[in-house]
Amino acid sequence: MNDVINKAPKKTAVKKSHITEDNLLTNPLSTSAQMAQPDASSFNKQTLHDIPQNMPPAKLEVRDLNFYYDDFQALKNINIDIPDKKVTAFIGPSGCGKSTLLRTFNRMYDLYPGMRAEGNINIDGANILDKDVDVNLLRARVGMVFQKPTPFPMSIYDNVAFGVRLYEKLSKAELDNRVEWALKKSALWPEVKDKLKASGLSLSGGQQQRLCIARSVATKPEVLLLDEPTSALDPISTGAIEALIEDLKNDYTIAIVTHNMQQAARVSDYTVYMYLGDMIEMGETDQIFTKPAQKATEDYITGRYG
Ligand SMILES: Nc1ncnc2c1ncn2[C@@H]1O[C@H](COP(=O)(O)OP(=O)(O)OP(=O)(O)O)[C@@H](O)[C@H]1O
Repeated sequence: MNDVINKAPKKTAVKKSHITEDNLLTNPLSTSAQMAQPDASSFNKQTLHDIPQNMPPAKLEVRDLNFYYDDFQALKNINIDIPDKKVTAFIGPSGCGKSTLLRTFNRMYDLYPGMRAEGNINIDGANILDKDVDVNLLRARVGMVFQKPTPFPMSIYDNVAFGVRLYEKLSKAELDNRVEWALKKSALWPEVKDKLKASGLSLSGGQQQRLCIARSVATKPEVLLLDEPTSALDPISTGAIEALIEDLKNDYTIAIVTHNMQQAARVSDYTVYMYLGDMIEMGETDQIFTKPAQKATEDYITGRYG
């Protein structure tokens, strides 16, 4: 195991210093306190002007974003900034639009008829929703890792080389180097360096997920989208991925959807709370989990509904 994994899968290893067991509002065990979900219209939603002050520069700027599955509007006028080289977590009850929002960032929805996004998502100032954007190139710049590990049925090496071969013409030696680099970046190299020709499917679930992260980082994306990346994993693998996220944010802008609020508190710098397609509140993770501005956010993270 290398340093990244050894950095400790333990909860305390990556937890924010001023979120403690005492002041963290989250109490996922308090199901007895559950109550009916509130009507979204009663929330005092943040406006564009309420985007937290003193934010680092934005990598993605989401402006007046609406998203539709045929006639159903799943995202309603979303305005947020996703800070560069930070981790931003998206939380909220099932069906609130977290995954939908994440998938707009690399236009994953383009694969399906009947889905459409309106508004602007600017990456480095250019709107990725423009018709003439090369979507394949966009997906190389904005990599995505899904909930269930999805290695391709090919060798570990070929899994990592797959995207690189699509977008770049590298020599054999250069490609070897890139594969090694990506596997090291994903904290998987020590475990697989002697079996690069083995099938990606022969790895454990946690290793497969790190392989998928290696596949994403191999094309050197600028943004990494993680859609519930640990929900299918055991606690040790989850800890390894969380430590990895902490390490990766030095180089990448990371957006993560998670159902696990302790995980959001541990790994993210900023948290976005969503409800019924609306962005209710965004703030520094410490603030959202200890002193949210919205009652609705507090009710959610204390387990009163969800
Ligand atoms: N392919 C689809 N066709 C039609 N409606 C969809 C589709 N995918 C999602 N939706 C709807 O869009 C809304 C947002 O779904 P989304 O999956 O983004 O929510 P989520 O917050 O990620 O939920 P979960 O936490 O359960 O994954 C929901 O009402 C959902 O039913």
